[in-house]
Amino acid sequence: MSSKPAPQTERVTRASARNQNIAVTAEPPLKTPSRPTRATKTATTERQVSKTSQRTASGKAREITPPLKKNLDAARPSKATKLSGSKGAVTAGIAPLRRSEHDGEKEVIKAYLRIRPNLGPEQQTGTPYLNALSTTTVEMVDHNAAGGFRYRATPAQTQYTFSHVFPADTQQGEFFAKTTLPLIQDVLGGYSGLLFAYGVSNSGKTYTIQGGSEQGSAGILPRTLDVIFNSVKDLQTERSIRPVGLSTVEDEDEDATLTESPRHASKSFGEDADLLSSMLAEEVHSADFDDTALEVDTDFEYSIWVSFAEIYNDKIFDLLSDSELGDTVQTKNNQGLAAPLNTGTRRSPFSSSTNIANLASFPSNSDMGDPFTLKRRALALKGGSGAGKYIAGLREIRVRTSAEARNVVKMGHVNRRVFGTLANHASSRSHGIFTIKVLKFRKGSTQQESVQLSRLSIVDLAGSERTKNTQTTGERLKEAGNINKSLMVLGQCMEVLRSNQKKTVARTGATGIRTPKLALVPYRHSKLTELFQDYFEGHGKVVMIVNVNPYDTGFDENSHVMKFSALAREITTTAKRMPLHHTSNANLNDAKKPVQPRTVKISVGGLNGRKLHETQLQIVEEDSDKEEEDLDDPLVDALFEEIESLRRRLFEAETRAAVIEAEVREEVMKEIEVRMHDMERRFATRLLDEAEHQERKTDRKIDLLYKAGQFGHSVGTSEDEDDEDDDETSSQVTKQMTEGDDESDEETSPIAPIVFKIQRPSADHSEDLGLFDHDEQSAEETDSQIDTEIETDSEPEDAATVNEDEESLDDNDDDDNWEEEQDEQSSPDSRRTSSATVYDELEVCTPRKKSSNVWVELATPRERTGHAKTGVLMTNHPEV
Ligand SMILES: Nc1ncnc2c1ncn2[C@@H]1O[C@H](COP(=O)(O)OP(=O)(O)OP(=O)(O)O)[C@@H](O)[C@H]1O
Repeated sequence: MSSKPAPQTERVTRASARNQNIAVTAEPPLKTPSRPTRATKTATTERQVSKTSQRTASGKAREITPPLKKNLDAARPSKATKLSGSKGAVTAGIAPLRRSEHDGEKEVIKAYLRIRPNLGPEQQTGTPYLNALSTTTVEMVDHNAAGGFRYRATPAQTQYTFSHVFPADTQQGEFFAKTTLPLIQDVLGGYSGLLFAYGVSNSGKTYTIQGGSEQGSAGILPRTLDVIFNSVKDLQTERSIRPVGLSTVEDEDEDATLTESPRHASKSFGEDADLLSSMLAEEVHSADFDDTALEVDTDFEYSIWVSFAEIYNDKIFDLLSDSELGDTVQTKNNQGLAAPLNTGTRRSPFSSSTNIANLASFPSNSDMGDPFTLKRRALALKGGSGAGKYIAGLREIRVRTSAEARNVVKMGHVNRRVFGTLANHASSRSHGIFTIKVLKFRKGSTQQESVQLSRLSIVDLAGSERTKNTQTTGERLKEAGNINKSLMVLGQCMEVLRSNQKKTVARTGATGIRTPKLALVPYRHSKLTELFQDYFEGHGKVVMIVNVNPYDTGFDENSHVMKFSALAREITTTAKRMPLHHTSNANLNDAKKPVQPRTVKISVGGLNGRKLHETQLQIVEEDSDKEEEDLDDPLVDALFEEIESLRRRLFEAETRAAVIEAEVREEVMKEIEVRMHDMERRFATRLLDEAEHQERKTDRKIDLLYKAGQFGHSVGTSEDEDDEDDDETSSQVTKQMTEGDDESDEETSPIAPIVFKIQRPSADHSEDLGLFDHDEQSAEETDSQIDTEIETDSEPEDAATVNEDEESLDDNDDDDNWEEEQDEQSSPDSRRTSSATVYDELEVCTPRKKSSNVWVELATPRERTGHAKTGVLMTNHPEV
């Protein structure tokens, strides 16, 4: 809620007016209600829109608000608003940025999600696991999670919020206008920017950055070049000053080792233009040119420089450089060993624009078996700790038209593909970094201080994948490890940055003066982060594009991507213009270490009846030059190398361990799942058995009791009483039970229990009772009759377990005690030594509820002295 609505409105008006120049209308800010209304209760979307509008109002971000279609149409200037062609006659575009509007302002990293469509040829079936809930929120649902019992790091259903979510049917132009146009405007205004596409393989990163081959499918990069040249078209300078490093310029004639001069660059294109265009045969449709033009400061002249690098296996390579081809004709020396005749190098036919094109005209050496050597030198990063780092020796080419710039892009791509093939990796296993530098010279001024240098890096990151899903052996493991390492380090850097920023905010809020102790951001752990350090440290704006294919690739992999983007959105960057210095160059150090060459065979042609041309090459990827600050001290060099190698080994070990852990976890989980199901089944069976067992046992006891009642003597009887008395007692019991049944509603009926006393006579009288057999064995059999019979019914393999369980289940079952006591008491010894009469008493109670069952309580003499009575549920026995 704003306490100062008036200024805000004013700023919005200004921003809107500025945007109207390119007819991109910014929505007016939502009115801030004084107290929560129904509007504030609506979904995140609306709050996001509100925030967006406010950010637009403050000038921090010129996000184009929906409806996108309308804005896209509006963003394309009509013919009438195009550049007129005369200097200073720029009529269309966003007003130039002013220092006061941007300098030092903090802004969160923008994270845009782009959902890939389900494509025809590789049509995936099944439900997508990603649903857009609003223009800023998506939900990920793992449809395979239901019913499964497996370990997962991410909940099966999670929501993620982005700066904007682009659905699958988003067109390239629309996407570009929303995500990249503001960044280009900043670059032309003197600020630097970084845009990178992040996502798993096949999610559409390259399509987003480069585009496809169909009409209108040009991606961000070619469109960016179009827009820049549309904007500075007639304001290009003829000055021969070129950029060096991050923030310096120099006269072109000072030293030509660091960058190529414009003449050189354009010459190389001129020579091979035909070959190049035939090789890069893809036609650029006119519809693919983006004719958007932004307004630029006409007090300045501009020059545009481009470079293209790739980071592969944590080494940086120039995709536009000349590679060195060593003479390779070799002969056998007198020891029979191959020795080079000529170790010199000559200009490579594989260099720059001609490298691939000349391959077919190069002499075939496949018969000789001696490969050419193609040296590809990795480049080093240089620069001070504060100002960020740059790639030393990277070829920067001045381009004057969009078409020329597009050709450079294509050349870089071809090189990337070819080197990818030579290095036996797919081009998507490397990070492609295209950088556009804009030099601005104040008109009429000769002072270097009047020059501004800004840059925009557009990065197509390698696909982030779990090592588990790749071939994890040898070089592949290393490659996958390096890809994931650099992305992991990027995540770590963001994590530390976020926590540092939180600390700073918290501490400043608390005391206002003390500087908190901040953690070291591990930029140096990978080349990728080292290179982009300055963007994150406040020298530029960062836009992150998250690509996702909701049909294939794993749920977990994409969860990582989503979490990463959530992290990015919590980090703020600061837009600042870099101070500019004029400098003279330091020569590159040529220190190299020997590298094992790799031999490959390249086949060219063979189509349409043409002869297949084969050439053998030895690829030498030389190590990078040492960093400037380390050159003087070989010990430092050695230590850094050691650290690097240890770090790599550690990472490899960690990756392996992670893979193994993941596999073990999965195996264990599967095993547990199987066991759980098995246990569940066994327990269910056992419970059933137990119930049956108890039922049978009860029946047996009742039978026994019944027999005891029939053949023994009831209360008050003695062995002298006649059968008539027995019958009478039995009929009494029956009668009382029946009465009890009838009076079932009277739960508290004070009916005295009927007590049976089963007289267990001494050995002398046992015969008379007929309860015990004559011999000792028979007596034992009688006592254990129940258990014996029951156990006979048990399943043999489960008998032990069942008995164990029986013990636990019957812990409080005094029946067993009762039986044991019976055993003891009826054992031959006890019967022989004891002449006393032993009684077991039976109390038969009337039922408490109306039921066909009778509750029979058994009480042994011991129980009568205080033990709980044992109950037996007895179904109405016809004879009781
Ligand atoms: N928005 C889209 N519209 C149409 N086709 C698309 C879109 N996004 C991606 N594709 C297609 O999907 C396929 C995979 O896309 P792409 O090569 O850009 O993925 P990637 O993320 O760059 O993969 P990798 O990391 O392996 O290079 C390509 O054929 C591409 O043309």
